[in-house]
Amino acid sequence: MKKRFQVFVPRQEIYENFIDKLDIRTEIMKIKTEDSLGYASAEDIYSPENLPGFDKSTVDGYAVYAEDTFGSSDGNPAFLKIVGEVFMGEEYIGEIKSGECVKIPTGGMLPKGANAVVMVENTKEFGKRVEIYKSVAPGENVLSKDEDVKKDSIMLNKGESINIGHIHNLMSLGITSIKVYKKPTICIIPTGDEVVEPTEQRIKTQIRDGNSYALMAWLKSFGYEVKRFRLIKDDPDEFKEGVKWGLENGDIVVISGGSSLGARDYSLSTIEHFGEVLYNGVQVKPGKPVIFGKTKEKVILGLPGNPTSFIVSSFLFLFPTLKKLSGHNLFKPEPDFYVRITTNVPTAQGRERFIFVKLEKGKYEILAHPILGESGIASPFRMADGIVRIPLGKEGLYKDELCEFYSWR
Ligand SMILES: Nc1nc2c(c(=O)[nH]1)N[C@H]1C(S)=C(S)[C@@H](COP(=O)(O)OP(=O)(O)OC[C@H]3O[C@@H](n4cnc5c(N)ncnc54)[C@H](O)[C@@H]3O)O[C@H]1N2
Ligand code: MOO
Repeated sequence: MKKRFQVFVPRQEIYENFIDKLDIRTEIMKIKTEDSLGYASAEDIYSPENLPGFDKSTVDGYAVYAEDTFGSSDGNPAFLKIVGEVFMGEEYIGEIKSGECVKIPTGGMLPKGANAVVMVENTKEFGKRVEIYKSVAPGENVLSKDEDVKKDSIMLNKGESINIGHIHNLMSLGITSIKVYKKPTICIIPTGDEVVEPTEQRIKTQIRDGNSYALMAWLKSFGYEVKRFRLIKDDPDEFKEGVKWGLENGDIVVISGGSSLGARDYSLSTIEHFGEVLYNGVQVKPGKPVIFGKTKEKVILGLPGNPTSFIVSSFLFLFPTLKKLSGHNLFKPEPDFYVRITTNVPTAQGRERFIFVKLEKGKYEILAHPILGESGIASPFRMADGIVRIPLGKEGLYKDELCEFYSWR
């Protein structure tokens, strides 16, 4: 077996000096705002107008001068003259004066002169007059004209991930198309002399390819386009053929397996053949032998073949790389919340450790039950809700300790 000198780097080093420094971005395209969920904006967008754009009643009732209602109660109602009615989508012609009011529906535009709305259930109508049983403060039950969005305020920053709130505001502002970065196309190359297609009969020493199919399904769930090369043998020419195809057909090439130090592990030499290897190995368990390479225009990742390592390194490194490539400012995985671990989990020092966990709702907090297992099995991924982190340099987790939880979903 060949021995190569390897420097294992902390995860942060990869984020700061590989992913964040990537100078490659997918192309910019203009799409319908309604289809933009999850994309990174390729432009800063400012509001061309105020929202809602007019002072708007938030209740059904009577638009009044608030001052006219002061001191009113069930036993001492205020009496106001009804001088008209506001209709939905229409502006009231005229201006109300002290002692007057106008009927108004929820969502109606406040008439000139009014500064509050009394809810209909706090009133009683007598022909052209109404008794007010409850006072309202100026501004009460009214949404001011720029309370939702102020004209010229920033709605969406370049590189910001578009959420449904953005879509709501932008559509309300009449901004129906938007420039975004295209989602990257991922080319996956499953490798291994012992790996066969799931449709095949296998002999004792063979395993079926779970990695590439699981990853494809996962990536597609985020709207990424994924292409899979055929299964290749541990053969340098086949590796070259696969990576060449990947570079021609996608934005990023992912090799499953062959990233370690075995004599038949060809990921490193193949990536070196086509481009530059920037990092080879991270201080992370599972997922130590990850190779980070790039050509002028494309990224190539060599991910370990062990199922758990493959999945965890996809989560920690592939997904962040995809986000960066497609213009997202925020790309690093962040913990969703803290959970309380339910057993001791010892770990060897020298590698940041991630443990699969199943969550349970405790009385006051979320409990995390570890699902332990070797990197060579996939079942923890099936059973888990996510992973918890044991920081680099920490010897493990003690039962009942709080730790960071990262969700898969
Ligand atoms: N001498 C050393 N040996 C190993 C080291 C090391 O540092 N020194 N690191 C170990 C670690 S950690 C890992 S993780 C593995 C990663 O190995 P490779 O990336 O080279 O992966 P393979 O050898 O190709 O496969 C490992 C394992 O995974 C199975 N596999 C491969 N492809 C698939 C697939 N598509 N679906 C399901 N399972 C797959 C394969 O059969 C192997 O059992 O290296 C350690 N060794
Ligand atoms: O890092 Mo390997 O991924 O421990 O099994």
